[in-house]
Amino acid sequence: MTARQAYENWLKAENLPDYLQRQLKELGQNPAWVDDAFGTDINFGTAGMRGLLEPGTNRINVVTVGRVTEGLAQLIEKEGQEAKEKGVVISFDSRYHSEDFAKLSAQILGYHGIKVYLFDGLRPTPELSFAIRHLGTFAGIMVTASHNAKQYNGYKIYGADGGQMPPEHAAVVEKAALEVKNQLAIPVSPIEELRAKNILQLVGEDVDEAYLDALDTINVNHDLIKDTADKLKIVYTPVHGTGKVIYDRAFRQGGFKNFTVVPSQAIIDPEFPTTIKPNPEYRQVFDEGVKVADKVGADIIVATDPDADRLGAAVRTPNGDFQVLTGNQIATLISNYLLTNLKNSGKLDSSYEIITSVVSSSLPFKIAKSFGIQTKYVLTGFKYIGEEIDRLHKTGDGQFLMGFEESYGFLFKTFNRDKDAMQGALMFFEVAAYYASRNMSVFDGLQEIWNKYGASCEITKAIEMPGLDGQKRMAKVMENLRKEQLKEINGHKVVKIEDFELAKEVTEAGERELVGFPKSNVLKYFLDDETWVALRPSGTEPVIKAYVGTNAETYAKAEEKCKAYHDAIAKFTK
Ligand SMILES: O=P(O)(O)OC[C@H]1O[C@H](O)[C@H](O)[C@@H](O)[C@@H]1O
Repeated sequence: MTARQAYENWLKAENLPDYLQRQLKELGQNPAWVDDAFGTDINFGTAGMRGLLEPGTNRINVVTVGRVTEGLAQLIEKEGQEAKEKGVVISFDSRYHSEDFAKLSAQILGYHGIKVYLFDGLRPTPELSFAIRHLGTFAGIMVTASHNAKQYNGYKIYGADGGQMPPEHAAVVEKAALEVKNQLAIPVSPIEELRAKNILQLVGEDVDEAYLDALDTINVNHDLIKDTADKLKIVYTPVHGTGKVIYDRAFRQGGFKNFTVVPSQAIIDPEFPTTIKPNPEYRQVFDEGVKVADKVGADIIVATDPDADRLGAAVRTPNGDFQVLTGNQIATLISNYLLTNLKNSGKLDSSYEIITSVVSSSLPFKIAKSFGIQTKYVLTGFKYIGEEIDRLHKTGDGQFLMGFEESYGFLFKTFNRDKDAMQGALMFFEVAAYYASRNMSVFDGLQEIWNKYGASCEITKAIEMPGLDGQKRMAKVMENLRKEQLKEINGHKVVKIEDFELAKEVTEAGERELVGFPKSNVLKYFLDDETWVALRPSGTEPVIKAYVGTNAETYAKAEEKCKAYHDAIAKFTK
């Protein structure tokens, strides 16, 4: 079927909501839009299905959400009665139509007689991950586009272990979704009927309490917190999203009572009106927080993205302004603290493992090594960290210490299996308390680590390439790089190339198979000055990401080098 034919079918569909019909007619005036929105089927990427909130098979709307849920329902039916009784727990964030999609999913599953636990209001992604094992469900659904701009929405599916579905399972759901007949008229049951039959059950406070109990196990040195937590003045922003539901009780019970919430960003709002993108990766997200921090005299600001899985932080520098930390720097501070604390309390054990992605900083790895701890590398996507946690649990091969990604994802305890900004915030506060107990700021702490291990600088650049054309451009960039087999970057010799798509590792000694990773379109270069460079198309946004990580004696030198490398690779992504 051509894009135009698919578009015409949608126009004829009788049960599309009015707003979608209106948008269809308006946007359909533009043939390029029709090609883009109907030229392909939206698929599962790094973190589920994510796309623009518009009509179209390549977009997020009642049809694409409906068919994936129907695909999931059919799979659960095939699993049998036990799976149907275990059912599915569903949560949603503060975005436009998130609640509608959550209810639609509940109605589709309910039609099949599958038990559904639906949150009574918006809840964080990590709480959904927690709820799966807490309620013993077969799967979980989170309606969110996480940190993307307000025009987006998305849909994540979780397995019974609480982790995001790994690609092989997601592919089965996707296939089932695409095979759904009559995607424009998927049967649903009315909510009231499902509730009356007790197929649909609302959950909320009961799960919150259990999740809060679990969060209460995050902090490791309670004496330290008792002695110094009062010295910490914290500013927190939920960036108009789900963090608002849980932060107050989570922080207080952890012993961190001296916090102020950013009022303008504590309003739940799908417009995310105080931000350009509600992503704590961007400094702009902290602008409101800085104003509040200056007013109350706080030294740290933490921000969670709309579904509260990402944690960002800004810390006061000696000259009085705020520096927004990178995800890598937050992980560096926390890993150093956790390992130091384990050592000081005589609990350090070589079976601990840190799990991170191949595009994250190598400094936590260096620190861990100095404590005799292993680091395991996985591909981008917290689901792979979840998978490794599951492996550790099943094999007993090691103990999980922490998981992190440069993209502001952190996890310390495995009661949930996706990154958790509340876990991250509680741990970050404890790190701040640790430095406060030594009369240091978090900023000082970072300098101390750099003085000991060498400074490292990592910069990720996201080069926008929207639309179907953008996807082709990204593919071309990667293809050209593969052809080039770069021997040198920024005047430095490439000593190794890891190609995760072709599963090979190339060095002067020749080619070897790259084992232990699923295939993925990522290229990573290792240079003779300990720099690494990686390129990959994002799986959540229409961008190609270029990552550089450098080391030097001082941060200024590492940063200078990092920028020079970015300049050198810019020509490949033009
Ligand atoms: O680089 P991307 O494919 O856009 O993914 C960036 C990040 O997106 C989401 O937040 C995922 O949950 C993360 O695991 C991932 O690291």
